[in-house]
Amino acid sequence: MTAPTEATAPTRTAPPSALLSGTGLAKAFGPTTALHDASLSIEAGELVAVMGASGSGKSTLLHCLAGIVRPDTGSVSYRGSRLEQLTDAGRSALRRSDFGFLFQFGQLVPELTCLENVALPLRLNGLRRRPAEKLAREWLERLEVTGSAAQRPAAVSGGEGQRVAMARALVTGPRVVFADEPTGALDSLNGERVLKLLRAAARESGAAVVLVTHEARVAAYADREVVVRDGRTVTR
Ligand SMILES: Nc1ncnc2c1ncn2[C@@H]1O[C@H](COP(=O)(O)OP(=O)(O)OP(=O)(O)O)[C@@H](O)[C@H]1O
Repeated sequence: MTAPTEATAPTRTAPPSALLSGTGLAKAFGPTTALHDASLSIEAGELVAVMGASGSGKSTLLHCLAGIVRPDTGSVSYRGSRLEQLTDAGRSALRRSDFGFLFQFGQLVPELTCLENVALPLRLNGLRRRPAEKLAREWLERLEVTGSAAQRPAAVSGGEGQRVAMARALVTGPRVVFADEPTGALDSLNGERVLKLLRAAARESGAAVVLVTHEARVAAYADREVVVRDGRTVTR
């Protein structure tokens, strides 16, 4: 196998077409520096895999790009706005309206049915119950998991739960989907299904997807890979 060619750090200026762009990001948690100098830009409709060993800083990079963690230095720009210049409330509102999140263990609300889980972000955005559940049901159908609608998360399989979580991440029509090891808890068949559906949904809606993974087979679904090593991004 040919060794990947590593370039030096990516450019510091975001390409004009970038939807979301983080440049020169650094973040320390107490004595631990999680990110030293990380940069990543993504365009609408693009699926970028963020690869790297455990502890290299992938999740921290994702959290900075999503406005969940405030970087110590560097800047994140989304559609022309600098996230660090928004108030906490402004960033929360942006996350609810424009971003979707998918995590390793789905993190569905256990007390709600799968349908209610998918409808939840719409309800939080002020949509009434009936139209929210109608839309939620359409997404469950699209992600081939309608049979779980009335069940609580504990009663469905890992693969089904993750497709429900994906429906919840996509139901608001986000412009950017942040997926952190979305297949890490699934067997390869279910993992593949989730990735194919995620890619198809992103393509159709023109959403950008930032996909954190340490698995090469997962990254194969991406348009492009960015590698994080010791808190620094390198391209290949
Ligand atoms: N909230 C936090 N408090 C303290 N240390 C943290 C915190 N978040 C991350 N770290 C540390 O920062 C470093 C990078 O963590 P991060 O989770 O970003 O890596 P990762 O590449 O996503 O790892 P993994 O693949 O294992 O999830 C690690 O040493 C981690 O222990």
